Amino acid sequence: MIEFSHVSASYDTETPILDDVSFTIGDGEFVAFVGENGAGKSTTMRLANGLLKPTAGRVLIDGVPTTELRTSELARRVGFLFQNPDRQICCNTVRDELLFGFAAQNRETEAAREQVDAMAARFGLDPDAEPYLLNRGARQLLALASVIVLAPPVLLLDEPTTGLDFRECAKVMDVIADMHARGATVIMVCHDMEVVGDYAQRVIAMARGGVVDDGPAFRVLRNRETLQRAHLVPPQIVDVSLRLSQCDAPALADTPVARANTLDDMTAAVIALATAKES
Ligand SMILES: Nc1ncnc2c1ncn2[C@@H]1O[C@H](COP(=O)(O)OP(=O)(O)OP(=O)(O)O)[C@@H](O)[C@H]1O
Repeated sequence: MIEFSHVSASYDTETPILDDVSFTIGDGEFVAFVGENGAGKSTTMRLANGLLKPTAGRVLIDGVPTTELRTSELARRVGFLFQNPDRQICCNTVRDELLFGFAAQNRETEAAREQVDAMAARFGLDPDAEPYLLNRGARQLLALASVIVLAPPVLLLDEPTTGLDFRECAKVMDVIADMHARGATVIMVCHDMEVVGDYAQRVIAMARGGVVDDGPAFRVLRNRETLQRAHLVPPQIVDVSLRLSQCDAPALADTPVARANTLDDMTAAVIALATAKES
């Protein structure tokens, strides 16, 4: 469990970046932080993994303040993917990069080596390749693989799909969804509302260093005031159904097409509408 209790933070003492932020994320949740650039999402991630300490309030991991947890203990509980993979990659081969976390935790066993090779294969990475010769998408995959291979109970992912093409994005999100299905808590910052709508169960919307909305994903993504305050464009199906819910045609405005959140919802609603009209 990760708990923010009245947390404020700044990088220098002059400029407050977060102001009085509170939320609790339970074990096994899949949460997306959304909001415009500079809203404070990455700062929230840095506080959640103890890289940054609050100037006021407390950040607790499983009930223990991050200020009281040793770095090794934080790393064991929380895996962190930086926004820029090049801040994370430091070894000369993909294999060594994937082994790095095991070595840091004194877990560099034969089983770990097998897990590393399996993870490289799963992400389509050559274990002998040099990380800095990989393209941006492959470096992002490597950085994510090096976090996931350690199977931490909490995954903190700062924009895991940035710089990836459609196929790579789908691969990465499938792996993250699989980790979640196996019990991991997933907390990600994401600017892609289609990805947020497809995967997150809960959305926390931020603006100007504070939380403006927090709740079930589509409750937040359909809230016009939230969308405006956090400068968000909802997933396309939500956008269409929100427009239909406001249109002048009562035959549409009050039907499931105007409440659809996903492509499946929308397809089923349109078919039901057409079938009802025919009969
Ligand atoms: N290392 C730093 N030193 C000083 N100010 C910083 C630092 N990192 C971020 N900031 C400032 O803190 C504010 C919040 O930044 P943060 O990166 O948390 O926002 P964000 O919501 O993650 O934005 P983005 O979506 O662009 O990553 C911004 O005004 C930013 O300029």
